[in-house]
Amino acid sequence: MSTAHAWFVAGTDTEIGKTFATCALIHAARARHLRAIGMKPVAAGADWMDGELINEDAARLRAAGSFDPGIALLNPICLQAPIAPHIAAAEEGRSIDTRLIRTAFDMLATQADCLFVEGVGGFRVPLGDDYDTADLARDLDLPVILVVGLRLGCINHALLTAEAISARGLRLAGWIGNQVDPAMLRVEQNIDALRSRLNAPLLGVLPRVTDGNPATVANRLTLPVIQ
Ligand SMILES: Nc1ncnc2c1ncn2[C@@H]1O[C@H](COP(=O)(O)OP(=O)(O)OP(=O)(O)O)[C@@H](O)[C@H]1O
Ligand SMILES: C[C@H](N)[C@H](N)CCCCCC(=O)O
Ligand SMILES: [Mg+2]
Repeated sequence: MSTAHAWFVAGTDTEIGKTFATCALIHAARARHLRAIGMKPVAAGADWMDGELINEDAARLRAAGSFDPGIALLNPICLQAPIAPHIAAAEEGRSIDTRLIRTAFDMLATQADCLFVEGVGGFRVPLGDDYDTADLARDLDLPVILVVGLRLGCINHALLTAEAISARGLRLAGWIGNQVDPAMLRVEQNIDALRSRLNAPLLGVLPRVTDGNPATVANRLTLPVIQ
């Protein structure tokens, strides 16, 4: 049974456009006639909708995908408070079950050509006492796509994250610059600084779009080389 080409989508911080960029990647893959979906293994921040606890990222990933795999597989761990997930889990009296994540991932991987797995927050977010999102990316053995929120300070965040990715023995497959701050000064020079220091291809730069629709900028992206 064929399994999907899968990547872990990490970000330089929370709220810097991981979901936006992941949706754009999904649309870019679909434009190449690939069956593409996203996964949000762990989400923090959700509301009850029609009897289901729905996280906004998971809903956006579901809407972007070639098909709906069902929210239970797309987002196996959904925590209600919009806070650090290990704190939200403790407050709910539960642990974050990594076996459930693995099972959901393995099932999704049989259903698509491309699977983009979005982290939560930055690259090293605790998921328990001695486990974090970097460990999850390593356990899933995925190459990493780094979304850099282009704002002052992003060079440091991006280079530190690249070091952490390498320290986990993971491959940085590419990076995306996302223009979260329209007032950022010297954007091109910052992108050049990252190009010369990140040992991975720039997959594209996503402009800030007024309607927030990632499909309109998917054509700015190239997909990482499938190895
Ligand atoms: N290039 C862009 N153009 C327009 N809106 C954007 C862009 N990038 C991000 N946004 C918006 O900024 C907000 C934060 O982006 P997003 O939800 O993708 O961040 P995130 O890194 O996935 O956050 P989290 O860590 O919570 O998962 C969202 O409302 C998103 O739609
Ligand atoms: C709620 C927020 N939007 C994210 N989903 C969770 C971000 C966790 C960040 C943890 C930390 O690094 O301090
Ligand atoms: Mg997100």
